[in-house]
This record gives sequence, structure tokens and C-alpha cells, in this order.
Amino acid sequence: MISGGGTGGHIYPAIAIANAFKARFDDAEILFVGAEGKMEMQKVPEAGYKIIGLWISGLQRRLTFDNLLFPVKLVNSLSKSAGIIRRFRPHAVVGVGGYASGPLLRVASRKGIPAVIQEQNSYAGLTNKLLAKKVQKICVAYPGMEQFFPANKIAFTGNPVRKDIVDLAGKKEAALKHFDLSDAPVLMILGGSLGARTLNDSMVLGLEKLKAEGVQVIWQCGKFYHAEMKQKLEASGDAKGILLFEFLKEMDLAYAAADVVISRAGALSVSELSIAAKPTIFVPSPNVAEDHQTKNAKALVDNDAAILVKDVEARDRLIDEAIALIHNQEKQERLSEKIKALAKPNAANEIVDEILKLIA
Ligand SMILES: CC(=O)N[C@H]1[C@@H](OP(=O)(O)OP(=O)(O)OC[C@H]2O[C@@H](n3ccc(=O)[nH]c3=O)[C@H](O)[C@@H]2O)O[C@H](CO)[C@@H](O)[C@@H]1O
Repeated sequence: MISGGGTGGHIYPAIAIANAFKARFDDAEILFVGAEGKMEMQKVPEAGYKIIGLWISGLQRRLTFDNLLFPVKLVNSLSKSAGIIRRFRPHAVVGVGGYASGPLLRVASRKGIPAVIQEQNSYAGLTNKLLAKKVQKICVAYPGMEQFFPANKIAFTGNPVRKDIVDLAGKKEAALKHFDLSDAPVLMILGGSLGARTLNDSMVLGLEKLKAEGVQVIWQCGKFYHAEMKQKLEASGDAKGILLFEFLKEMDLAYAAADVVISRAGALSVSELSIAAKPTIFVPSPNVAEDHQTKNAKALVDNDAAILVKDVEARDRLIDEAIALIHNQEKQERLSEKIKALAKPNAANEIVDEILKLIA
């Protein structure tokens, strides 16, 4: 049983673990438990797995009606989790962070079912910190996580990445064809699973420069911003080679097509870009707990494996920085080599190994 979600950064590692488990045991039964109304309720069935939703959400920092409902939701979710576990009788449960993994893993551990959590970030999320005492194993993606979790429970596996992204070699030509792009340089803009206002604004401000340089763009803007960005792109006149997407389904092909990437520093984006060995400019989101995206990006930037542009500076200089990198083949190669050295492409399999050790 796999539980958690909320954003792509929790959902896709969960799917990668499920796929790696299925690849080893084709008769394995896997059930997901997510939060009603969240992205996982759509993305998990699209990946071919069954999911049950809990009525749960996070606590807001302000006093809201939702906060008053939180204890009711929690009791409801704990009781629903107990029912789901009683019926499904899992051999092991995995929590990937996000609201739903709290109640589910809490109940599972009370029933003595082996439990693993997977922490994607270099800074531990609240749900995972609370669960750490209850579970047997904690699979992490960054060194130094002993500051949040008991050292004897930690396994340094890396983040589990979908297999089609791990297997990018030889896909470039098919990828350019898929997106109907030429062999002129391709810049990819990745705003994380929800899209990013700063990246979108920077892109709009830099559109004319990119067109003048003949740069092609795969621009993932996020569902929330799509209508506005589409209208701005159309208003800019001829936009051949500037491709706008609300959400990219074929991430493997988008990575394969890209020469240079601008990205938020969500943990999975960082892991995927390392495996894909892409020369990347990270613009960490300033709107996340404890500024953890800056910490995610810093782990690479401090090793000269990526470039960092602060969110507040992005509108002024992000696109210039990207164009300079597009023209600097030698720097692209250096960044690509260094970022690849930090990749952990076998994470999903190592996490499956950890689960199997507990079941045994
Ligand atoms: C705003 C916010 O809370 N962000 C957090 C969220 O990020 P977010 O959900 O943006 O997650 P990540 O950047 O970690 O991962 C995004 C995932 O979505 C996939 N994808 C993305 C866009 C797209 O068009 N298609 C697609 O498939 C990517 O391939 C990747 O697998 O979870 C991460 C992991 O806990 C955290 O590090 C981030 O700080």
C-alpha cells in the first residue's frame, strides 16, 4: 500500500516505486491511498493503479474554517484508513509525504505492519518528521538527514524516478519529432507540477529575445496560469517553435529534446534533471517551508553542477542567463557532466529492496 501525494513531487516517486515493485513481482497487488480532491486522485489511475481518497487536508497558518474541521477530518481519516487496511491486508506500507500518508501510516504502524517513508527533500516535511518514530525505514535523497531522522533508520537511496526518464539515451531525435521541433537549440521551462508565476513572467518578458536568437522553447506553465500565458503568447505574434503546455505528460521526451533547462528546484525535478544530465538554471521557489528548494538546489550549485538564479532576480536576468548558456557549449558540457555525477538512477529498486527486507 502506498500513501501520500498533494503535488507531483510526492506522486511521481510513489508511482516509480509501484512500477519498480510490479517489475519484480507481476502478481503484486498495489493500492494507493491519497487525499480527496488532490492531484493524485487523477494521476495515479492514469498510471494504471487503484487509489482510495481520504478526507484530509493540511493545517493552515491562519485561523480558517478548514482548520476548525481538521480534528474531524483526522478522526474520519484514521477510521477510514483502519477500514482500508483491514480489507486490503498489506504486507508493507510506504508513505511518500503529503497529507494522506499521516493517518494511513499511523494506523498501519499501530497494527504492526512494516512501514517505510520516502523523504524527497533535503529538509524533512512535517508528516514525515511525525512518522519517523513509528516506521522501520526512512529512504532519503540527500546526505545529512540525521538532523531530522534517527540515523539507524536512514537509507540513502536517492529519489525514485520514473523508468522512462531514467532511460533517456537515444530518444532525442524521436523527441524533436514528437514536439515538431527543428535542430535549433531547445530551452525547457519547468515550473514544477503546479507551474511558477516567476518563471512564466520571466518567459513573457524574454519572449522577443528568445525569438530573435532562434531559440525553441518547451514551456510548461501550470494549469493555473495556462489561459493567461496562452493569451500573452498569442498576442506576441509569430510564435513558431515556442510550445506552451499546461502540464507535460511525456516528461521523458521533453527532457530528451531540451539542450538547456530552467527549473524550480522541487526535489523530483532536481533528481530527474540529474539523471537526465541537463545543464540547468534553478530558480528555487521562495514560497515553500523552510526555503527547502534553495537547499535542494544548493546541494548541486555548491558542486558547480548547476546555476542558481534567485526568484527576486529572475525577471531581470533569467532569460539572458539562459541565452548565454545556450551559446556556451563548453559550459553546457561541464554542467552536464557534473550534474550527472550526483544522480542516483537506481533509487526505485533500492527502495523496493528495503521494503522486501522488512517483509522478509
Ligand atoms: C510548491 C511546492 O510545494 N513544491 C514542492 C513539490 O513540488 P512539485 O510537485 O513541483 O515537485 P517536483 O519538482 O519535486 O516534481 C515534479 C514532478 O512532476 C512531474 N511533472 C511536472 C510538470 C509536468 O508538466 N509534468 C510532470 O510530469 C515531474 O516530472 C516531477 O516528477 O514537491 C517537491 C517534493 O516534495 C518539493 O521539493 C517542492 O518544493
